[in-house]
Amino acid sequence: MTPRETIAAIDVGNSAIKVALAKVSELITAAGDLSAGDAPVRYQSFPLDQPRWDQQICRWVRQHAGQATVSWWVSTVNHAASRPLKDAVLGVADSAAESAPDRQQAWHNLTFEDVPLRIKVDAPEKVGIDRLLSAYAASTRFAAPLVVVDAGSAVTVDCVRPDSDARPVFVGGAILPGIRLQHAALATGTEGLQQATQRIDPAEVAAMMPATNTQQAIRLGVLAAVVGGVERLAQEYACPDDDAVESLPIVLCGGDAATLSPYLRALHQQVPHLVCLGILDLAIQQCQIAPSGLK
Ligand SMILES: Nc1ncnc2c1ncn2[C@@H]1O[C@H](COP(=O)(O)OP(=O)(O)O)[C@@H](O)[C@H]1O
Ligand SMILES: CC(C)(COP(=O)(O)O)[C@@H](O)C(=O)NCCC(=O)O
Ligand SMILES: [K+]
Repeated sequence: MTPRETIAAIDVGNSAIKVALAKVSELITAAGDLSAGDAPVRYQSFPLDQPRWDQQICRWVRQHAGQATVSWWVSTVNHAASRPLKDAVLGVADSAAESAPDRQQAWHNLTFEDVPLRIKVDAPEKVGIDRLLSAYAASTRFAAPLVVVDAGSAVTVDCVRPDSDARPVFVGGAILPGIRLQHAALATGTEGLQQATQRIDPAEVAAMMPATNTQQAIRLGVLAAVVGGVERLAQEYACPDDDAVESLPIVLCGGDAATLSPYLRALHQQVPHLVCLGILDLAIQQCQIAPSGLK
């Protein structure tokens, strides 16, 4: 990778593909804080239930990258989606004719070995790379111990602790079904429950403790399951033996972060695009180590 290139940081989840695009030269100059509003990064989310999302992504990247060489750095936990995207990017798929590349493209699937974070779990290669990258991005912005919550298709509640040298270590976490999956599970697993609208209105929640109809009861129950689970885990990770202990601070991201935030009583901060930020952090680090470009 060289400073003249553009980097496309790609987070392939189970509901959407999130894309962050930045010129490497501008990233190096702005390395201070990529979460800042004025950072030279464009973000776009492409839901996987939209038609031709692979073409849409190629077109969007081409529109904003111009003729620059694009390095695609990819975090994927959904290979059924990342494989056709790779084919479209590299011009392999027939259907990609419209977006076939007229400039150089490089595709790099990230693994746990690319993440400069100590990992202390049974099998690091089996942990979702999105969990490791968001933990890495959080640990470069906030002091460990901390909890990283990615509220997407699944909600992951991960813990980063300092080691004896105060360096951050990913020590594992918990996985629970996300809001949309919980709604779908209730609707498909019962006769009496239909899919409730997912939208949660804070005024409505305040008025329904307890809920007085089925739809509201589903919305309240699912919200409480996720918020309650996150808060309990953040407290248990701080100190499993003491109820009185404060929760660890939470860094919150994912498609449902804004929905959950108003109900979380634990100290938390929303940082959108955390997985993409982790990828861009890696890119900056690599350029700083090898400014002439090695990869
Ligand atoms: N248009 C949408 N399409 C899909 N999910 C959405 C949409 N709007 C909100 N959501 C919520 O966002 C969650 C998915 O978040 P996201 O971070 O994109 O997930 P993933 O990382 O699994 O792809 C869903 O569980 C759903 O509750
Ligand atoms: C837990 C996940 C499904 C979350 O995916 P997402 O909700 O972001 O689509 C993903 O990180 C994954 O497939 N993990 C592999 C198992 C593990 O992390 O232990
Ligand atoms: K997730």
